[in-house]
Amino acid sequence: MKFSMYQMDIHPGDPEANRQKVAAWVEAEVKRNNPDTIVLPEMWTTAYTLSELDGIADDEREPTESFLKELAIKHNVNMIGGSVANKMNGKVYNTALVIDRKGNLVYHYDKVHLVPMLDEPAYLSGGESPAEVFELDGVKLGVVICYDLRFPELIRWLALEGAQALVIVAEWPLARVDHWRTLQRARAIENQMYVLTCNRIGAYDGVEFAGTSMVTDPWGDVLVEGSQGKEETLSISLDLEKVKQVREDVPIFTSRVPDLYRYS
Ligand SMILES: NC(=O)CCC(=O)C(=O)O
Repeated sequence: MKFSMYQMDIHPGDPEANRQKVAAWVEAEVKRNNPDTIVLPEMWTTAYTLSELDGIADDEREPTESFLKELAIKHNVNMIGGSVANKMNGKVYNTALVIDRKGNLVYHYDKVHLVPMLDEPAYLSGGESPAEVFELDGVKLGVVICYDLRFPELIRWLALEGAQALVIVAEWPLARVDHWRTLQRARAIENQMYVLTCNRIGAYDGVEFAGTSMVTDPWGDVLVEGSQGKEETLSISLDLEKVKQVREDVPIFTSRVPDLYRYS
């Protein structure tokens, strides 16, 4: 499976401008690299304009869901459509959407861990369901959102359910870029799966974001890495045999002793 990740800057509080920007990029990227699956960053329609979200968030995933479905069908490409601010039953969630190349909504996930350092808990509600594995073109994948990267318990479940690759959509600040890089490698090594991340660049409200989107293989080697301050596209084909090979060479999943683990 070939992935393209759009490490983009975001027009704050202007969903229409961001949709136009993404539509133009997808058009060009499909011509350039013909990916199977496209990945966008966290909160890419609005950025962290938290006090404005009541007026500009999606309503029950619309219009973003329809927008992504149209792009998927038009370009015959799967869309891991980053995440968006999304109103449901009077609450606002940070919701990731996954659309297959036929335009079906395959999966959606509300960010479980809200990030205090960016004031999310004051404006957003946390998801009430754990992340689950889904399939695109027969590949088992998981998706989580930014701060979720710090919680190995959430991600371990995806590995146990057979995920071959984990996609993380993000607006991760430059101030903690060392954690960002290290934790991606840790999640890849401990779960023996690919970890692909799509982070924004640029700044909003005094916070500069890190870029540095990455693809780490199941051995922990970083295969590609975006720069810190520039819009970039990361393009990569995954060798899924490597997941099987690493799990055979270092068989942690058969060595586990779950009866002795205490989680809460
Ligand atoms: N958008 C986020 O969830 C940022 C997470 C973050 O800043 C951190 O974990 O550090």
